[in-house]
Amino acid sequence: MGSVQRLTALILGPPGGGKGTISKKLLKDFNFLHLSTGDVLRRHVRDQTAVGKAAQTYMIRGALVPDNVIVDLVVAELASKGHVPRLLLDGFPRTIPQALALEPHVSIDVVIDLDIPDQTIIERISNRWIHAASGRTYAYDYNPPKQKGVDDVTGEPLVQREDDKEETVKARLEQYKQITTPLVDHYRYQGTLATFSGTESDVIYPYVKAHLDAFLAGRSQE
Ligand SMILES: Nc1nc2c(ncn2[C@@H]2O[C@H](COP(=O)(O)OP(=O)(O)O)[C@@H](O)[C@H]2O)c(=O)[nH]1
Ligand SMILES: Nc1ncnc2c1ncn2[C@@H]1O[C@H](COP(=O)(O)OP(=O)(O)O)[C@@H](O)[C@H]1O
Repeated sequence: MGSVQRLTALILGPPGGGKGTISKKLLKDFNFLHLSTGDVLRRHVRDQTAVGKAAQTYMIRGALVPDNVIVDLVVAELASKGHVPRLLLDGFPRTIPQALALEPHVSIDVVIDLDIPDQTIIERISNRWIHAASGRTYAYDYNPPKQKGVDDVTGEPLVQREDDKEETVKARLEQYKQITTPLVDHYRYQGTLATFSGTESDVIYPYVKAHLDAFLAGRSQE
């Protein structure tokens, strides 16, 4: 069996833009290890670790957790995973300092940028229900749970995220535009950015898949 072609991808997008939804499809097609900083942070908050206690004061306001905290967390997570030929970074880096701090550890091959209209974001977030322990997300108009109100796998109750309240979503959207948009420009200049615009994940996904397939095919010619 030939060795797996290495691929590190980063998925960026506004809150509720479909990062988790598209990541879930990418995991199946490309056998990625999925590292979602939102999920890792929510685990720390649930376990009330020192990092969780520090992070929750920012998360509840829709503010970003300080760069140094999140960088240490990701570097530790990556160290604990050892060699990862297929890595999908979801929601990190999301600031320029984070991207610069990551560079010595991981070089990103492809940046997937989801360009989703604000109105779509607001509608989706109000419909988002999650199974907190696993991070699985549901929406009654898009991917409803098999049984109303409970997680498909565990049967545990679904909840809405504390930071999915409308006023907090607006703060997160503002944060995204002010702080992550410069990072999108940084990757555009680097030539690794691929932007996908739209309002439906199922329409966007085939283009994301085709882009990654083309990248891998191009690399195998090298
Ligand atoms: N109606 C609709 N909902 C979607 C679509 N894609 C994702 N969602 C839902 O919108 C919410 C946000 O998606 P999610 O993947 O969690 O976004 P993230 O915050 O960027 O990870 C979730 O409840 C998803 O189930 C879509 O194409 N249409
Ligand atoms: N890379 C990061 N840098 C700083 N804070 C982060 C980062 N990733 C996640 N967070 C914190 O966790 C919260 C939830 O993140 P996430 O689940 O990715 O939600 P969203 O996609 O809606 O921004 C963010 O609002 C922020 O407070």
